[in-house]
Amino acid sequence: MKLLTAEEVRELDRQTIEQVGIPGAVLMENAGRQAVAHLLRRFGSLRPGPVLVLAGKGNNGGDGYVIARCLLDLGWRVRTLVLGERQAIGGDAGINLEVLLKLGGAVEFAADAAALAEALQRQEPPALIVDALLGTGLSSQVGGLYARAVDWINASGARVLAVDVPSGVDATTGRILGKAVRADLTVTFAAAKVGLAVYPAAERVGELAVAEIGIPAALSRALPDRHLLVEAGEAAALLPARPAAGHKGTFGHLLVVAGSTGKSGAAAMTAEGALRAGAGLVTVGCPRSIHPTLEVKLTEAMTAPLDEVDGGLSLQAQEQVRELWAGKQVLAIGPGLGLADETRALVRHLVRECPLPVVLDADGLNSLEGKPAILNQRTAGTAVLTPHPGEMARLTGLSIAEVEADRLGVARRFATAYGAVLVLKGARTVIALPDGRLRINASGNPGLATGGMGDVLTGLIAGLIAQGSPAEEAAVLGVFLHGLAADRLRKTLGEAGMTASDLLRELPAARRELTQQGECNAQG
Ligand SMILES: NC(=O)C1=CN([C@@H]2O[C@H](COP(=O)(O)OP(=O)(O)OC[C@H]3O[C@@H](n4cnc5c(N)ncnc54)[C@H](O)[C@@H]3O)[C@@H](O)[C@H]2O)[C@H](O)CC1
Ligand SMILES: [K+]
Repeated sequence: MKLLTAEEVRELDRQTIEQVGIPGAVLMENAGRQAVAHLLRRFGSLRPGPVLVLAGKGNNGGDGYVIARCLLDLGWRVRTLVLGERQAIGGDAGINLEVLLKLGGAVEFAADAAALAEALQRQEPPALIVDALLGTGLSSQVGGLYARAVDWINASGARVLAVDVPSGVDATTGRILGKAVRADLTVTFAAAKVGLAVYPAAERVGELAVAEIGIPAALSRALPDRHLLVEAGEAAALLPARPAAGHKGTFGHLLVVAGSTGKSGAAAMTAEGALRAGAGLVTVGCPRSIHPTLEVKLTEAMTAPLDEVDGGLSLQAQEQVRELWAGKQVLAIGPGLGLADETRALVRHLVRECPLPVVLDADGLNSLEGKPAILNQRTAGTAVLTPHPGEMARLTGLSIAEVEADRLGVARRFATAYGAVLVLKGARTVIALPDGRLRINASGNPGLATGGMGDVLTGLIAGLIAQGSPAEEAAVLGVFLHGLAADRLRKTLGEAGMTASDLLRELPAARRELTQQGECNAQG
């Protein structure tokens, strides 16, 4: 699903009104009527109300007046409370306010705290609140009257329909500007907003309905797909082909360089993740001291002992790795490698020199701490990095709080600066592409927050590249499949106690489900 920023939506609005000539009042009428259609679908059992429409002073409020009028026509009991003076409401919103008044709509105006408190206190407790306070015009911290209204809505116990955006949510970044409405249903217009797809806003949205309001499809299509929400449809389109005559060589051979004393499991789960992704062959290069252990842990994957110091790989291993990567399609490096200085120096050397696509994770990422520019020295093959917020903080020198406060911007800036695919893990994992486009993953759940899940993802992404998927597509598809497997497991195991080994076993079925989804989509 294409996602738009507040700015892109405003531009669509402007083009539609000024270039195409569809009046804004028509868009507002369509928006209000579409919102009512979803209101009746979702809250029809609350008929005839009472409904309270809380309207701000802009066009979000304008949608609210159209909603109030439509509900009146349908026999609902609806009152409207405007946060501002009547004469302050102009434009298309003003037109609809006057129409609502002419039709006898119950409208009150509260322009200061005392008037608002008195008006709210006097209200018959509404069964349903329509939040038409603020939409894509939000431009500062929510305070004053609006803050009181948001608090009152959230404490009311009523069901809440948010018009376009839950008030207080930044439609572009997903940040909450001070405070925000918690909605049961958000009816958003023209396109889903980027900010509604990411946290913390995503937990304020409730059910999200995207309503078409008359923006010409040609204008929407003309917008670049800078932001995409990856759901089953988008992911299924990325599945690599599985030719019937395929053999092990068809599905690629990848090299995993991972593991250290006490962390052989990371190497094993990465290798198994690649096999479960459908890779043909997997070879694991690991420190000599854990090689016998991995020989026991791994059956299908081949293993190769590498030179080490203190239980971690040594610089001497670089020649051995070079020999091993000959004839491979991709290198996955980092899981459980440990942080010995020599190991970190080795990783930096291999990342700089490896002519294959590289998937870099965990301790491998930490080897680039303060030195991400090594990625610019690579001469072939795309690098895919899969940091969690802590690893991203070390990679960028930002704090974890700074990373989490601007996940989209931090991921995009890194990907474009270093020409890499940057997978910033977390709730709604962000995949930033080297050209600056962002993909936001819709699958997954907190069951993934347990050791080893990252190793599986690294193997999964590398395994897809081994099968011929371009690195960008492998990252997007791998993240979605990883989350889909967790969503399937949630149904059988619940969220707590799901392990990476459970996920490994679930991956083939997740891929089959997605393949079937893709076949359905292809048949239309
Ligand atoms: N194509 C579409 O999607 C259409 C959307 N419509 C609706 O229009 C709003 C956007 O309307 P706009 O007038 O630009 O802004 P808002 O109504 O969201 O905000 C009103 C006004 O509030 C002021 N403001 C900003 N931040 C704050 C704050 N923190 N506290 C108080 N006041 C604030 C600022 O002056 C804003 O201008 C969109 O969301 C849709 O609901 C059209 O109806 C149809 C086409
Ligand atoms: K709103």
